[in-house]
Amino acid sequence: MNVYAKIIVDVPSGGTDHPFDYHLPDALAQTASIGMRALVPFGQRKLTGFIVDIVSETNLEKVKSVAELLDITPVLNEELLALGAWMSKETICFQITAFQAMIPAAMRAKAVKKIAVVESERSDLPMNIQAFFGQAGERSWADVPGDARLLRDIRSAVEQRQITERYELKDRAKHRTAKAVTVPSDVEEKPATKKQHETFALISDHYGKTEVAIQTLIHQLSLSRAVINTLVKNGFLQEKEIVIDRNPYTSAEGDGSEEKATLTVGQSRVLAQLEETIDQPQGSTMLLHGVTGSGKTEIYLQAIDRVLKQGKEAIVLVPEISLTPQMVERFKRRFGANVAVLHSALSVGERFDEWKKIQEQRVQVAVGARSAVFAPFTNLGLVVIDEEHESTYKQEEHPRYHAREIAIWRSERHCCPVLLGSATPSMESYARAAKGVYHLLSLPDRINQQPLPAIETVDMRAEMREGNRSVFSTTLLDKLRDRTEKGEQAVLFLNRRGFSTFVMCRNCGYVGMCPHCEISLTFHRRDSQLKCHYCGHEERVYERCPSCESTHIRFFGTGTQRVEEELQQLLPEARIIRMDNDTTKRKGAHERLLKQFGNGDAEILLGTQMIAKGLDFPNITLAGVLAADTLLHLPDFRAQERTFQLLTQVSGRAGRAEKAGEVIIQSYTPEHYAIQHAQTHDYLSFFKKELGQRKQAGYPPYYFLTLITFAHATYATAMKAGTHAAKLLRARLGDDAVILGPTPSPIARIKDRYRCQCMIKYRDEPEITDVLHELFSYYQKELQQDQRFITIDRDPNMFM
Ligand SMILES: Nc1ncnc2c1ncn2[C@@H]1O[C@H](COP(=O)(O)OP(=O)(O)OP(=O)(O)O)[C@@H](O)[C@H]1O
Ligand SMILES: [Zn+2]
Ligand SMILES: [Zn+2]
Repeated sequence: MNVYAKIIVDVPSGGTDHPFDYHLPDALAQTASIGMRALVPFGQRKLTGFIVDIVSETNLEKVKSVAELLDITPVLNEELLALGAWMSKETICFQITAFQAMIPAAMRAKAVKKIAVVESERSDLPMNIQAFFGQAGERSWADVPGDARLLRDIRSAVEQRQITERYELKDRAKHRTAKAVTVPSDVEEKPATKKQHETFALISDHYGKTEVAIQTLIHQLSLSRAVINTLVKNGFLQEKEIVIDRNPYTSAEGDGSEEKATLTVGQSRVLAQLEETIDQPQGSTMLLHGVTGSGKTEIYLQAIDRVLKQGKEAIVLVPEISLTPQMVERFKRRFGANVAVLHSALSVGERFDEWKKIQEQRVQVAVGARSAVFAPFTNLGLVVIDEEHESTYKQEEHPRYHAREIAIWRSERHCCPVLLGSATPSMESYARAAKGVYHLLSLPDRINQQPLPAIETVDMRAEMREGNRSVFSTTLLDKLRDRTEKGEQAVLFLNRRGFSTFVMCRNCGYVGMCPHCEISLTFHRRDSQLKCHYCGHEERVYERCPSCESTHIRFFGTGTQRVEEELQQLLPEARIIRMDNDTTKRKGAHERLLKQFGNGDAEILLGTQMIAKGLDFPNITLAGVLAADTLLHLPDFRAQERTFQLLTQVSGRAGRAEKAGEVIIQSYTPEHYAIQHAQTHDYLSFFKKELGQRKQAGYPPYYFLTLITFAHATYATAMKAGTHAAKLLRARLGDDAVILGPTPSPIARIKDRYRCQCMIKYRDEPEITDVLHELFSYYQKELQQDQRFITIDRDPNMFM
């Protein structure tokens, strides 16, 4: 009988976005499964593809054969395949792009797949597998001959964990090995001394014939290194090197022994509602609106505990920058080794190790950034999204998915709840909760009735009139001095975007611009270069103005570095830690700086967005925002919302323990409602006011938005496509839909390509997904070789 695989091939283009039929040779047919990757001939090349179906017939007369299977067990289960298809449809991307986004990067990188014998199982392996390995402990997957029986046996050995898979990458240095021991299978006599005998008995009782790291024995069983060495010398134990999971969060230890906290009345009430939902076999979404420091995390932990007791699994999403060891520790202390951590700061090999723990069901909890929403659990009981308002939950490249939407899709499939948590929910989520689409839960008070910090705004215009040209108001400086003297701590927030530095000629107004992109160049003090943030273009700093040749060239804006210098001059005795992209570039630097601050090595933590969230340090009694306006006036309809969120989050860092907190917000427009409502901790009033604005201007949550951008080397071609698209959309969509544009994009040129955009605003357009797909594939065909010609972004976060 013939067997065919339907395969989505890795060619992201319109003409190939459907399954192709391939013949499965006998040798492969027996092990091939839906959800595995295969290597297939395609044109003159061999490409990777995902098997989406296996059938016994094909309509084609001539089919090519699958060359190789790339996986031993499926990498995508049926749920994830279905999710990929849905994502492709909803976010307007190719299926292959959706599938690739769901698997660990190691599988996409140029990595060598290895399979290794689990030594304690070696003698139980079928003879053919033993013969293949010979004396070796590990061999390349590519060396396995195409023998049906062998392939099938290897697959079942992998499923029974007699064989493990791993990816060997170029970053070999990062592979951590450790000395381990096993009990050999041929031990007959007993060790000579009582001490040795006891040690030997303990090891074989606890670990049987499985290998165990010597460090683990020393720490967990309190054994002595000397006795282990003697046992090795006398042949009672065998010593070897093993590769251990290379997780940098190993410093984030926790053995799962921490007791639950006794909940406050408010927390108990919320947890009870949550548990009721968890116990119901039904998809649902809940929004937990809890002020900063109200103990949301403890609720997540206890809800997860409930889920685990039911034998189910949980995913916790946190924004990447809050995913610190401090955060991970909270989970490990409660759930110990039952937690996998997925974070983009891990090396690809490390991420694969963590992913594998989930896939092999060795853990029940996954904590991670955005893409952890694809964790291949099969019995999900809860998905938590912390800081749900964060814009990083939306991926800004294909596939342009929002983790919240993916979580909701999965919750329906698994009949379990999604819990969104935030002190400042997004307008969209709160509006849905207000309408009853989501279930609203709230925690209006801080733990132990701690008051929220008092917030004072300082009008920087007045400061200016009084002759203060510094970026620090007198009030803020006084308070900083006071904290430094008292040995208390302060965080100072500076918006990265508003403060990027550019060069300007004070004589003629010339501003250094990138010759390829329509944006100003940023000044980098360290190497005296001007750099473009979009394309990487670099120039040496000018000494004379390129336009008028005057020497009055000045650097404008204020980088964190300059603020640090100024502050150090004003407060020479203060110890300052600066956290921005520059100081946190190196791996582990972010954690190290936070740790130093936590240890009290500095009084002032000065930083960008990365300090605004999640910090829970008891000694912080002051939070300062240097210029609240820099975010407020960005050309983005969410600017007010983002400002309110940010001010609230920054304020939330102060006064979380016994000592009361204080906040200073410096602004040139302190009368703005986003600043006013943040000052009074009044989320609801902000929400209502902002909702009115959105309604009037026709923005979410009243209208849906879709942004279509065209980019081309000539302006006319980009505009022509935009005009055509707008015409097509006007013809196909209903009268309610508003189509704006085409207009040049706010950044009109990137990497020498002109950009223009059309914006669609709509409320109810059942046809729109189909129309967008039509447009997408039309322009794909037009410009096959240039994929970036058209980008379609549904519910966009960025409008540049
Ligand atoms: N029931 C409780 N009893 C005592 N302490 C608690 C309790 N629940 C939480 N805490 C402590 O209160 C502090 C604040 O809690 P948590 O960090 O969970 O707040 P949060 O709502 O997540 O805040 P944010 O949104 O600002 O991050 C933490 O130090 C936490 O350990
Ligand atoms: Zn550029
Ligand atoms: Zn000039």
